[in-house]
Amino acid sequence: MKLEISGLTFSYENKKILNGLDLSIREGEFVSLLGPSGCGKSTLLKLLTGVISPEGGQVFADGQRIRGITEHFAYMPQNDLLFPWKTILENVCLYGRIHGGLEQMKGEAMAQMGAFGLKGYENEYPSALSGGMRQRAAFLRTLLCHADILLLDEPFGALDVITRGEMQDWLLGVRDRMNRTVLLVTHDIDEAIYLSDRILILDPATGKTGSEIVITEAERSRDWLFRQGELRQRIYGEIMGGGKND
Ligand SMILES: Nc1ncnc2c1ncn2[C@@H]1O[C@H](COP(=O)(O)OP(=O)(O)OP(=O)(O)O)[C@@H](O)[C@H]1O
Repeated sequence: MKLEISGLTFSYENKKILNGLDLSIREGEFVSLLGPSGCGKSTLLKLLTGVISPEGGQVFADGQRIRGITEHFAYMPQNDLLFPWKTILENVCLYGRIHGGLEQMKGEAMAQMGAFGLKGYENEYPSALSGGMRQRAAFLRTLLCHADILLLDEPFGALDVITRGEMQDWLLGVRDRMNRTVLLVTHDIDEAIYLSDRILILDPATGKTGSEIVITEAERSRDWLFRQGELRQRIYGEIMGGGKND
């Protein structure tokens, strides 16, 4: 599903956070949003999920204007938010339990357990799983709610650096199979380079997106990522410089 944002404006009290932000993401595209701390990245995701309302501007999903809370977005935060008293299968199928279709969702979940590295853990409780496994369970739960657009807010931010790298490798492996439009908020430049089709820098000075970096590499690997020093330096400079175009 294609996402278009036009002229989005939002303030907290008297502080303008977004000021006429325009953004367009193609169907199936993976876009990362980078920017200095406090520039409004999470605020943008909250506006899209409908948790808060914009002062101005419009959001379109496949050309259709949307407002408030809709079924188009699935949101995944940094914390896995699994219920400790529910098994992994019950946690993963939470939305089926709430919205109906539980039995069908259980079937889908069981079919995906292997790809998510959770086979054999369906009936375990979250406390028996590693941080990476819990985050993959949270990811599967997000995917099973069948929203077309995934909003990922630092989904691996709470993980140690090794597990985080493993999760990035895993996400890269399932990225194409997921076939979803993704907007990822991250502080991690390498994560953005490794996973994205396009990187956008949110500029706190303007409240809009500034620079845009397109990543065309099809065959990504850790070796390839480690060689991206120049690109890494450029993105860092643009974040620190407020994302201004040259
Ligand atoms: N509920 C709130 N009330 C008032 N100000 C807020 C509220 N939530 C966030 N802010 C402020 O709005 C600005 C943008 O916050 P936001 O969380 O969107 O930034 P961010 O880019 O996601 O930050 P980070 O990278 O540190 O997670 C910050 O200055 C923050 O202090």
